[in-house]
Formats: sequence, structure tokens, C-alpha cells
Amino acid sequence: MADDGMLLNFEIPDAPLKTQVKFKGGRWRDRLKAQRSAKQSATPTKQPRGPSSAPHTHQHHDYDASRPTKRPRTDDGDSQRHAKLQKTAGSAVGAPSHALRTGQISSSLFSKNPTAVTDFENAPVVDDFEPAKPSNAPLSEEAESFFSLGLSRRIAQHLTTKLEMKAPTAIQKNTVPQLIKDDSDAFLQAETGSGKTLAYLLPIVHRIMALSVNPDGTLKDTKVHRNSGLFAIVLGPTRELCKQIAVVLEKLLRCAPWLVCTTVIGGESKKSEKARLRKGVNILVATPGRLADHLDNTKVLDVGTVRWLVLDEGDRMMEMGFEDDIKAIVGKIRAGKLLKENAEGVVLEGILPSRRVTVLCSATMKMNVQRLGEISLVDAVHITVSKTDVDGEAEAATEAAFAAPSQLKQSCIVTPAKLRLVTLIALLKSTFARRGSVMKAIIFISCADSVDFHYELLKDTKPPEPPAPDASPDKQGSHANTEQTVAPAAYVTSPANPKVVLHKLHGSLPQPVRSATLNAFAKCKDPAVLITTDISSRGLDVPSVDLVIEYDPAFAVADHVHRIGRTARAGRPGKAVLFLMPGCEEGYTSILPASTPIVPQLYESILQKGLATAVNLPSTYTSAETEKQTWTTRAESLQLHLEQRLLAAPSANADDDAEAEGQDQGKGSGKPKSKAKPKKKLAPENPLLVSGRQAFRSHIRAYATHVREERVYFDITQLHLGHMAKAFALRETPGGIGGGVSRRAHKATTSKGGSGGTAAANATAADGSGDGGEKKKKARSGGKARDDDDEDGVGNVDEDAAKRMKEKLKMMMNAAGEFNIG
Ligand SMILES: Nc1ncnc2c1ncn2[C@@H]1O[C@H](COP(=O)(O)OP(=O)(O)OP(=O)(O)O)[C@@H](O)[C@H]1O
Repeated sequence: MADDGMLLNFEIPDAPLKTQVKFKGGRWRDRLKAQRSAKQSATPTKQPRGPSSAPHTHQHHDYDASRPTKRPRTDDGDSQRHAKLQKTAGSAVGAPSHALRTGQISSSLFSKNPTAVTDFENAPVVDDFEPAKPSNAPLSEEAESFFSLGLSRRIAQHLTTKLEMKAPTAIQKNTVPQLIKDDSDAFLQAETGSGKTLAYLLPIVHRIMALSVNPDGTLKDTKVHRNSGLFAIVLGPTRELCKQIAVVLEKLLRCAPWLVCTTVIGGESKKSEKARLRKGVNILVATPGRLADHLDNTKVLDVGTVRWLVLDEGDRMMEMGFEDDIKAIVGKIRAGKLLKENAEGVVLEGILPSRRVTVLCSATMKMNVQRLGEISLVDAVHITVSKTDVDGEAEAATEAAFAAPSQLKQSCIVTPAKLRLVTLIALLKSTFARRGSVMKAIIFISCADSVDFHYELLKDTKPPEPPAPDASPDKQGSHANTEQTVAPAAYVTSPANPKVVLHKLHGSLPQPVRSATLNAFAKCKDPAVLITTDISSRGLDVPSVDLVIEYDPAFAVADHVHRIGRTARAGRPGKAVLFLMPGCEEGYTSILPASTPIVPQLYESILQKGLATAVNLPSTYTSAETEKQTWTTRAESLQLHLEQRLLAAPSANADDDAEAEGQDQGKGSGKPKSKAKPKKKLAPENPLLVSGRQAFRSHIRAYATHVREERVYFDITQLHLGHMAKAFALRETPGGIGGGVSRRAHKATTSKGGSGGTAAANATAADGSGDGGEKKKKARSGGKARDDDDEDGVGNVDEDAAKRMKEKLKMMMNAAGEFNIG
């Protein structure tokens, strides 16, 4: 009944380290280097292990983590297990300024890991490839210009002088003339970061401006103004994307200040949205739910003059369940009589389209895009980008849609579950080791709970500086909104980059917090990391994102394409790294679109590079690493440190809080205080441990929701829960996953043999025996495993889990707002 993942944490290896570290694959030089450094670390005189073998590599001995003994796993609840673990691990672990003593409790990260099937030996190396010509960049200035697209001089000049865009991108070159000359519906498909937003906005603004500007650029006597009518509606799936579109539009409209755009996206009172609509608007950017609501309830919103309906990120809107809203919106817009002139007598006919035009945009093609096309498009032209457009070569046109930008360098790290967390930290550390090489990185994680946990774990324990008392109210307000979502990072900093700023974003955060955090990330002058869910995968345009890390693979290939598309935008370079686990996951790369091969990397080389120097611990811990330590020892002590942080006793205040809570509950019961049943005082738990367990549960549930066709690569029955718990710095596999997920994983680990005890322990813990309180709590709260309602994610591998997940997600969506997809 032992979880090897757990017991190994307590094991003191008798054999030197060298017998535990296996080096397979990769270039022989790397392997030799790794082998040598492991040998060095395992030499008994240099690397004493065990309590009696002083001196220790760390010089601080403020606490005595006495050697815990191997013990059988119990079926008790998490709290009891936690209390025992706290005892055995040493109670002062979490105290400030206490250093770790490596060599006392060995975290066997490098043993019993599954072997990768990837042939690293013959795999390509990133440097093997010539830098590819960007596929989403603006076209060469000499050959193409905005003037030649048929745009008015006023707009073309504004683009080149004020917006500093010298030439259109390929999709803009193909779309703008088409939408200026022709009144057909259009399906716009081009890769991420290729400038689709301006591709549809430019012809719309050009034609609306033509109501007020003569062909020679002089202004007409009667200019249209904000009350002249609503001419275009742009729909986007999330508030963030809508705001971003509105910002681009506002910048564009500076060359026609008499035209007005606004947003109705929720997150603020409907009353203030109504007030803005009443003032008059010519172009409206909206989320489907909110617009449908206004169409039903806001009389002043008249769609009689609307000529364009743009559906941006159409597939995402369908995934999010907006089909009915979109149908209703399309129906209402089409129902009205097409006005040839507006209420003021301005002639619209001949300048604006003679019919209502719908433009559907997507970087990827899914079944649901076709469905949306059926709902919204009539005889649409398909506008895309051919290789000829990009390269200027007379090659047969190949559709570049549903592709990753060609200049984007993709790689994957095959990492056993147990080593995921330290490998992530090592990767970030080496990423920020050189100033200026990477300014912004985004880490995609499967669910909001896991985002919360990783943010808390990786941030510095010292709170960020509050703004000066005399700071502007704006600054004060934005600090209040980002207090819980922006903080300096620990672990990943380096002498070159002593300050790296950590951000977190997911759909369960209040809207002002989401907006302020995104703004802080975009404007951050220091190197910055955003830990986020798929809420940031669509449309987000932060220009200096150099690296995208998919720590948890996307739930569908299309989502992967959108995620990695947050870098390498508009011709800029970018890198994307995908974490995979050895086994069936390795086959996933075969279905990913990439113009150059996705280079597999050995986790050993990442650790070696990242942990070549000491790790900066959070400021309330003192690092006592010596330069002589090797990367293997560093990896183990880092893991140990993280696990001990979770096991540390909560602060003294937590005791008081628990007591106060007990008293409050007594009061709340409505009974006289004296008669209130005395509450059994529960041992307070470290919030980080609670968060880690919750993140683990949500992560496992989310894992069960990969789209059906891709479950062959993400097979829940192949997951080793004990090993995966280690990736959450947990020594024991939490219970309460529910939905039969743990049973499936249990069966697999049992049947594979060798770890039957582990599986049994996993099953007991994961099925929630002794964890009923947590389970009920979760059920009550609705949970937020994967706050993303993906229809495709429900299938027969774990119908039960998927069904429950769907119900929870529905609850979440209803409870937390229409765009709570984090
Ligand atoms: N002609 C241009 N020249 C230079 N930069 C441009 C041009 N057109 C757009 N951009 C810039 O390219 C970036 C990406 O544009 P946009 O967000 O419209 O891409 P997209 O195709 O909608 O991407 P996604 O599919 O990821 O939403 C933006 O920063 C935008 O300012």
C-alpha cells in the first residue's frame, strides 16, 4: 500500500547517486557531461548524505529535519496525513530564514521514471535550421503599400505616419480590396499574428469614412457623426479580446475623429453601457451574450443601419456556447429593412454595402466554424494567404491557414511527471539568465486552480512594494487590482535579471483584476512571466512575448496553435516549448502543425543548464548552496525545498484565524454562545498545501477532458498519480478527484505491474476515502478544474468525469459571468 512517489521522498539512498541517474539519448557530449557531473555529485567525500555524515553541503542548520522513517500509507484524511508529515519533516521548515539541509531527506527524483521513446540521438537540433522567413510579417515596402490597396490617402497616411506600419500583411493585402469593392460575405482565415484585425477594420472604416470624405480627400459638407447610425458590429469571444479590438479601432479612428466606437462587453453596469449607446455610436465591439441582451432590452440600440457584422475568433465563440446568441443577433440584424439613407437624409446607398455583409475570422478551422458559417454566411468568399503571397515565388498556392508562423521555433521537453516542476523552474531560470534575450514569457496551464498554485509557489514571499502615498489615484487603483496577481518572482531570477515579475490570469478573477493584470503584463518594463489558462490563448496581442511555454498541453490542437501564436507575431521571432511526459504523450508532436520539426529536448539538459548555478529562494528563505553543487543535487534540494514549503506549519496568525473562524461559526448558528456545540479544533493547514492539493485534483480532472481524437496521446489511464503529485510538490496523492478518474489511473498503474502498491494507495487517496469534507466542499463550490467548456472534451474515456465536469463548468459559467473561461 505504498505510493512510491511518496515513500521515495523519505528514502535515504544507500547507494551513491550515480546508480540512480540514467542518461539516455541526446548528443553524446551532453550525456558524457551529465554523467560526469552526476558522478561528481555522488562521490561520498564531496556529497555526504544522511544525518550522521556531516559536514552538509548547506551551511545553515537552523532546523533539524530529523530523518523520517519509511512508513506505510494510511487511509486517513488529508489533514491527519498532513499533521504526521509535518512532524516527520521537521516543524521549522517554513520558518523564515531557515535553510535546507540537503542530503538528509533525499527526494528520489531521478529513479523509477518511465523512459522516453523519442529517439533523441537522431533528433534535429534547434540550431540545425536556418531561420525561416516570417510568414505573418508585413510585406516588403517596395512591393506593397497601403495606398495600393484602394484605401483613402487619409487612412493610408495615418497608418504609415501615425501607426508606423509601412506595408500591409498578406491577409490585409488580400482582404482590404475585396471588402472595399465587393459586398459578399467573407470567411477570413490566416495564421495567428498576421494582422486579421486591421484586415477587416480597414475596409469598414474606409467605407464609413467615404460618407464624409470625397474621393480627392476633401471633406464633404455633411459629415456623418456619432448619431448618424450604427454601421458595423464586431463580435469577439472574450472581454479582453473585445477591448483589444476596440483599442486598435480607436487608434485607427484618430484619422476620422467624427466617428465613434464603443464596447458592450459586460463587467460594468448595463446602465452605463446604455448611456453610451444613447450618446450614439458608429462601430460597436461586443461580446455575444451582452449584445443579445442589449438587443432585447435596450430600445435605443437600432440595428437598421448596420451593414457589417464581424465574427472574430468564431470557433471560440461557438465553443463557449454562444451559438444561440449569435443566431439571435444575426436574425435581428437581417430582419430589419435595409435603409438607403439614414434619419438625417445622408445617402448610404452606393457608398456602404448594398446588403448586410458578414465577415467570419478564424486562424483555425474546426467543425464548429463550418456550423457558424452555415448560420451567418451567404455565398461567402474564402480569403486566405497563399505561399505566393508570402514568398513572392511562383509556386502553387498552398493554404497557410491552420499553420504556426514559420519563424516560430518549436521544441518539446520530454519530462517524467516527477521532474516537471523542477524542470519548469530550471527552464525559466536559464531563460532569464541573460538580460534582454527574453522579456516576456507566457506559461499555459490547464486550469485556474493550478494557475493559482503555481503563482503562489513561484512568487517571492515578500509582498511587492505598495505605491507611494502620493501616487496618482489611477496608480493606487491599479495596485489594488493587481495586489493578488502581480508579484516579484523567486527561483527564476539571475544575477543578470534580479527582477522578474510574475503575473497570473484566469477567468475566475474579477474583471477589473483581469484587465489590470493584463495591462500590467503588457506594460511591464522588467522581464515578465504570465501564468495563465486558455483565457489568454485567443487574440491576446502583447508585442514583446518572446516565449510561450505549454506546461500543460492544450486540450485540442487548434488551441495549441492559438497558444503558441501569442509569440512570433507580425513577423517577429518567437519560441514555443511544450512539456510532454514520456510515453503516449510523445506521439502528440506528430499531429502538430509546424513548418520546421518540433525539436525534442532532454529534460536533463534543461536541468543542467538551468541549475548550473544556485537557485534564488524566496526572500524569507536563506539559500546556503555552494558553487560546488551539481545540477542533480540542486534539482533534488529544490524539490525538497518546495515540498517542505508546503508542509511547513502555517503562520501563527493562521491559528488565531482558525479559532476566530470557529467562534464565528458558533455565532452564525444562531444559538446562544454558551450553548453552541464546542467545535473540535482542526489543525490549521498551510494554505499552499491546500492550494497544491486543489490544483492537483483540478489538473487530473482537466486531463480527462482532452478532445476525443487526441486522447490516444493524453490517456488518463497512463497517468501515474503518485508521480504527478510530485509535480505539485505534494508528498502524498490527494484524494477527492472523483468522477472515476482515479480508478482509471489506478487500473493502469496496477496492470503495468511494479507499482501495484502505489496504485492501490493512489486509489484510496484519490477516491477520497477520508477526504469527504474536501469532496463535499468541492461539490459545493462548483470547482474550477478546467474552466473551459469544450464540447469536444466529453467522450467515452471517462464519461462520468466529463459529465460532472460539464455540470461544474456550467455552474461556473453561470455563476461567474459569461466569459469566465479561465
Ligand atoms: N501591416 C502591419 N504592419 C505591422 N504590424 C502590423 C500590421 N498589421 C498588424 N500588425 C500588428 O500585428 C500584430 C498582430 O495583429 P492582429 O492581432 O490583428 O493579428 P491576428 O491575425 O488577429 O492574430 P490572432 O489570430 O492571434 O488573433 C499586432 O500587434 C498589430 O499591431
